[in-house]
Amino acid sequence: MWRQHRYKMLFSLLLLLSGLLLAVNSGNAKLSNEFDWLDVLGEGTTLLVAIGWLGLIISSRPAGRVTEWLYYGSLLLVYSYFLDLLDEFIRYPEHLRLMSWLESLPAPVGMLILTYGLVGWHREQRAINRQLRGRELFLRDHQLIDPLTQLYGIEYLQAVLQREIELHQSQHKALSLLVLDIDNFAGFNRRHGMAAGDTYLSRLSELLSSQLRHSDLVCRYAGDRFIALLPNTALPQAQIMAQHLRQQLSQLADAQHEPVLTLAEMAVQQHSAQAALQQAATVMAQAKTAGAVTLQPS
Ligand SMILES: Nc1nc2c(ncn2[C@@H]2O[C@H](COP(=O)(O)OP(=O)(O)OP(=O)(O)O)[C@@H](O)[C@H]2O)c(=O)[nH]1
Repeated sequence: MWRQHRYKMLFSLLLLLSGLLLAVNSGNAKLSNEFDWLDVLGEGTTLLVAIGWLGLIISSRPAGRVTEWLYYGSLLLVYSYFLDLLDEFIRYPEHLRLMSWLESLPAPVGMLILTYGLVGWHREQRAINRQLRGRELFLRDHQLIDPLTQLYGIEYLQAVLQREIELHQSQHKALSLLVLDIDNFAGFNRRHGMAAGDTYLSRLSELLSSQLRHSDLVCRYAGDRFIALLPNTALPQAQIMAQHLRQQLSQLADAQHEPVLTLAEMAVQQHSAQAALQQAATVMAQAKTAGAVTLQPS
């Protein structure tokens, strides 16, 4: 954090040094019995606090416009307070107005700049809080996670899909979905038992999660249907990913080649999550009817 602000710190040091040289060259040192120690204590403390602000800004803020306002506003205060402290030790000639201007003027200007920076910081913080609240809401609601597969369910998918559609369309980026359905899972359950069905669902979910990219989101959309959201992915790339997934998924079939899975892909061109999910259902129905993309175990 400090490294990215090093030029600011260098500039600050040079500014204070120039103030010191100007003060030393413009006036004469006071005698020690002329020092007002109460003033020195008050002005010295104010200066140290303002320097502390500079340190806090540098150590806690990323580089950026708001940080610049905060930093240079505080720096002007530091400059004013520094010269104010120096005149406790240095006496300037009566006719020299420059030093008293330099003591007085930077402080109010610095206050204005600092206030502007604080308003920017407040706005920034509100935007961050809004985002965090949204994320926390998802994470806090455990019902959004399916206990069997540990995947997010339909509600989460709908919310994320809506957000991604808006984001991708505003940035003119491609978004695709993979839709996967187990054929006649009811029959599989009847023949092998519900427990075997549960085990199959868990293994299938693990495989899906491990085969997709970190940026993709796999959700359990319904009992035996899964949908993967593929951000920044155009249809040809989604087709390649689906093909790869088909090969991996064929490992899950048993000796009787059960169960059969249907995997289809689609580009999201709809403007709402609801419309996209309806289209996903249509795509899946067509895939099942056509049987062309039905995954047969190898
Ligand atoms: N073992 C197990 N089965 C489940 C679970 N959730 C849903 N199912 C079963 O999945 C089946 C889904 O039935 P359908 O929607 O008719 O789907 P299907 O039998 O695969 O038929 P098609 O999709 O039309 O090929 C039902 O029999 C449910 O009991 C679960 O968590 N565990």
